Amino acid sequence: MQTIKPGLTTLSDALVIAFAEVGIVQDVEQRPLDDCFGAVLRRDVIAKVAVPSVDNSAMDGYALRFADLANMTGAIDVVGSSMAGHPFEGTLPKGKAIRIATGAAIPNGADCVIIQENVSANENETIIEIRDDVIARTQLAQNIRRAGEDIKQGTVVLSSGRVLRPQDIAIAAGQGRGTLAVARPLSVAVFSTGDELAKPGDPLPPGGIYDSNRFAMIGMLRNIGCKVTDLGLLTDDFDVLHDALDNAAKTHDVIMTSGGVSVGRADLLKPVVDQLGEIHAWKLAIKPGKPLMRGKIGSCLILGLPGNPVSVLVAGLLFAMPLLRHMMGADRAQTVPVRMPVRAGFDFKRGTGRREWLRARLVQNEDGAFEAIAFNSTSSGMLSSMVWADGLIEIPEDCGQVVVGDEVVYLPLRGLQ
Ligand SMILES: Nc1nc2c(c(=O)[nH]1)N[C@H]1C(S)=C(S)[C@@H](COP(=O)(O)OP(=O)(O)OC[C@H]3O[C@@H](n4cnc5c(N)ncnc54)[C@H](O)[C@@H]3O)O[C@H]1N2
Ligand code: MOO
Repeated sequence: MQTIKPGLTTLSDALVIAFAEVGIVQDVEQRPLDDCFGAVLRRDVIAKVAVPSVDNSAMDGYALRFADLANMTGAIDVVGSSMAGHPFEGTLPKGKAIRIATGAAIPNGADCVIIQENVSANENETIIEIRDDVIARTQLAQNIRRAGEDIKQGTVVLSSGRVLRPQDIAIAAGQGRGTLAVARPLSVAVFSTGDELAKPGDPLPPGGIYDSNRFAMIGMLRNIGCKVTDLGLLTDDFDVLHDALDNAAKTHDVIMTSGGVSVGRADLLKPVVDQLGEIHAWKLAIKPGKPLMRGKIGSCLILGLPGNPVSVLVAGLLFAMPLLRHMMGADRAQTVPVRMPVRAGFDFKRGTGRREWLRARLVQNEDGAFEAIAFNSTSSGMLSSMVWADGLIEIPEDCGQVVVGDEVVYLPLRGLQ
């Protein structure tokens, strides 16, 4: 059975082909830690220090010898303290206790910590008493965090190819790293085309619309750590587009555009790229985003996103951003969107042949279960649908109908942006 529209490439095939063709940018830069958020790590980070570096206390309280507890009744002398950064020097004498703070080193000889809430102490905390039931409940190694229990020396704490999140940067900082080897940001030139477009801030001519797509593109690109050159709004003129592409291709890794890739007379991007370089792909079996153009001018990748505002975002998030992340060396798990099965809270009918994404929201139904509802229009001109949505519902190429209660695939937008 033919399920894919003839002449169209599926998104997954297009991604496999594009991933193989674009290659990975080899330049790696050593960047200060606090500039690494969202960057692609390009060298493994191997633990030089164990975390924690020594056995330490998980709680504020008193460190004791477990073997002493059975015979402990009445007052117990507190013979010193171990505070974070100020460990107790020496060994805990038998039958005594040491005041200890969370994170402070466990003194020699001590092998359990009893929290201070379960202990009564005199005013200057030199003598404590512990109730029998507390002693009975105490276990060996209680409230002790073992050296290396979080990270052992020599383990790979971050693998090359990871897109760095706050917790990743934090673990590198915990290893004392001041810098990380990350991918050089791709330089991406961006412009919109269309004579009907006006620049936000300028007056709107009759019948005109403001250029919103450029900001969607710039936002997506900045989110994945690209260095963006904004070339603004270009008119539908062969020579204007020719010169802009020719110049930008010499100084950028990628040029990303919106509009002018369909079949109308003013859709000039294709002929211009054809003349300056080559077109590798055009037209995917996806909705929205069908006329998505990929080409090359010299070594510069050209990505012509379709002009409809939802198409820019959907094709951008599902095709362009994964491809650019791959070029920066992100591993596959970091480039494919998160997909999760959910119940449909809507009915939907359509022709088959293209993979389609409906704008969706997760809501709780009367039974408390989560289900996805779909925006009331599938028009790719309605930008408000993307603002309304918290995710996309993916309708496979061969699926012609969804009814309430069916299992569908939900892609959270947060996982894509
Ligand atoms: N005869 C056919 N017509 C169209 C086809 C087709 O296969 N045959 N495909 C349709 C599909 S699907 C899409 S998507 C669009 C893509 O067209 P273009 O990439 O050439 O985009 P434009 O025609 O320039 O614009 C489409 C639409 O989007 C608005 N737009 C464009 N740029 C912006 C911008 N920067 N900010 C906000 N809005 C923008 C523009 O005004 C149009 O309404 O082609 C279909 N046609
Ligand atoms: O492929 Mo278009 O994006 O459906 O409007």
